[in-house]
Amino acid sequence: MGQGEKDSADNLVAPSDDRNELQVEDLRVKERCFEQREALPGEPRCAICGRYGEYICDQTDDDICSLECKTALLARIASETKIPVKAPARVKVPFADESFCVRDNNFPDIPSLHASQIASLRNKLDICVKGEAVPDPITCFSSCGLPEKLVHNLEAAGYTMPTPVQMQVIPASISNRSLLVSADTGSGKTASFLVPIIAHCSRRELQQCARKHGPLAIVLAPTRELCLQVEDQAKVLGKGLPFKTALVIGGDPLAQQIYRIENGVELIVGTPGRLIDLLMKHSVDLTDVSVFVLDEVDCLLERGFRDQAMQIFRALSCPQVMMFSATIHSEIEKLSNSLSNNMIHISCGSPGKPNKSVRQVVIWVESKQKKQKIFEIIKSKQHFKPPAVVFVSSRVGADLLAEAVTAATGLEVISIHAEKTMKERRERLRRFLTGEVSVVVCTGVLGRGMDLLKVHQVILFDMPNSIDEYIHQVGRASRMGKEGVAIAFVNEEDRKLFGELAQVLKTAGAPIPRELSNSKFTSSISLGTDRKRKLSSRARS
Ligand SMILES: Nc1ncnc2c1ncn2[C@@H]1O[C@H](COP(=O)(O)OP(=O)(O)OP(=O)(O)O)[C@@H](O)[C@H]1O
Repeated sequence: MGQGEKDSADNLVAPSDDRNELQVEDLRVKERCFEQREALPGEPRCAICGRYGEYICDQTDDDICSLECKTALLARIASETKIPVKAPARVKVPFADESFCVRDNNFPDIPSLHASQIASLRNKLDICVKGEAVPDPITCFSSCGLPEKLVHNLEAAGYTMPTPVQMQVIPASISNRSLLVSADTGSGKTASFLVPIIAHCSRRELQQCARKHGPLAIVLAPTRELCLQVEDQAKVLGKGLPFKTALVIGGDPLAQQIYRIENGVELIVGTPGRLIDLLMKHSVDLTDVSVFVLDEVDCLLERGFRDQAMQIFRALSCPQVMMFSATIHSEIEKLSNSLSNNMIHISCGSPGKPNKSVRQVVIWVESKQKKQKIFEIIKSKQHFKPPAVVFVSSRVGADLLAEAVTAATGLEVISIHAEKTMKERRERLRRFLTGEVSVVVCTGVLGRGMDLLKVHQVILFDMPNSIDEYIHQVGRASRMGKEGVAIAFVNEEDRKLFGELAQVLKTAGAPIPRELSNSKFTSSISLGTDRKRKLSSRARS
């Protein structure tokens, strides 16, 4: 549940022009816990009593139901002893037959790595960097002066050590450098920008700015679901720190989003359209925004989103810009260079290709046979590996297919797409993520960035419009190197992708259907040179 939906329990006043968006009974803050109703399934629960967590505690960002429980929560926190964070031991990096210590700012006596060791480390971890004076990678989260509480939150979230993209991005970001980062799907890019943002925001609080401040960072993402997820992760990692967030997405009441921002937040996570809308209707002080993140940058800088993203960028004064995606072309590279001088380019793993941990199974299926084929897969004990995500190309197609699969298999199957209300989208996603429903049929709204942890199978019922979207949709079947499978139905209608698809399958060593390899649309293109997707002239250093 995003924070933008709820109100601070301290002082609830809706801006007068948007007052009609709030129910009258919502305007009175519940003082006692018994005045609050029970939480319905899927609703936030009070951290103290478990009733409906209608508000957010300003100090802790926990869900709470009333002033009474807020007081109890703060009292509980005050009485808790500080959790000691283990001092990081000297980190030994196992290299074939060598190991060495890595510089740690907390332990300046530890010598920093020699340049050749850094190069060797990057080489081992498949990290490529391009740019001037690129900061060295870290190998543990406590190596670059992060707040203790943040390190503790990372440990509590099970992040025992940084992933390669985090190793390189976190120190570069902490040095205030602008970054263009391409890394495999499911490799931990989100935390790589959230960790430095949270550290940065906590530092401001330490400097004790007396004046009421505006946000310090903005993260843009192309879909509402992705924004929800990023904001949720920000809350988990920033828990207990002076770090508040606002979720600015369409489909939620604008008045509450404005109210939340006016009361002071450090981070805004939003979709470009709604954020522009909010900025046009309401004056928000953006002077303090010093970090601007474009998650899924290639999508955000495509026509459609580009003008809005650039409009927001121009409203900021020279922020540090951080851009991320698993698919970055030379065109995006060029465009990104215009957003900042002295940019660092970072590439980790094999971006621009489907995740290696996902087995790609491309099947030639004529359009009329597709439904029958998916029924067979879902009915098959051998081939169906729930929970599964089915991607289709249209909203109406999503609804119809969900109904048809339910009728044919008896399984409850739900659909998610942009025509549903935000309430429905949230509720359906929750039901899928909690395992209540094992199959979701969706359009591209879940195709990029979504961390569908338990999902190891995706079915591309309709091929997407581009090979990049194919890479992202296939990527939903694996997180952090876990094995998954992506089944894609292909036929003549997808001919514009044949060349690139055949190349991608060939590179992965996946079988190529005979109809695809024999097609005239395949041979002319796939026999050409390798796709130029990685950062051009990448240099290992
Ligand atoms: N250091 C870490 N240790 C353990 N788990 C991690 C770590 N960093 C991230 N994760 C987990 O890995 C999963 C994938 O992370 P994330 O969603 O950030 O990937 P991503 O690179 O943004 O992928 P995509 O390109 O698909 O959006 C998440 O479940 C996240 O919680």
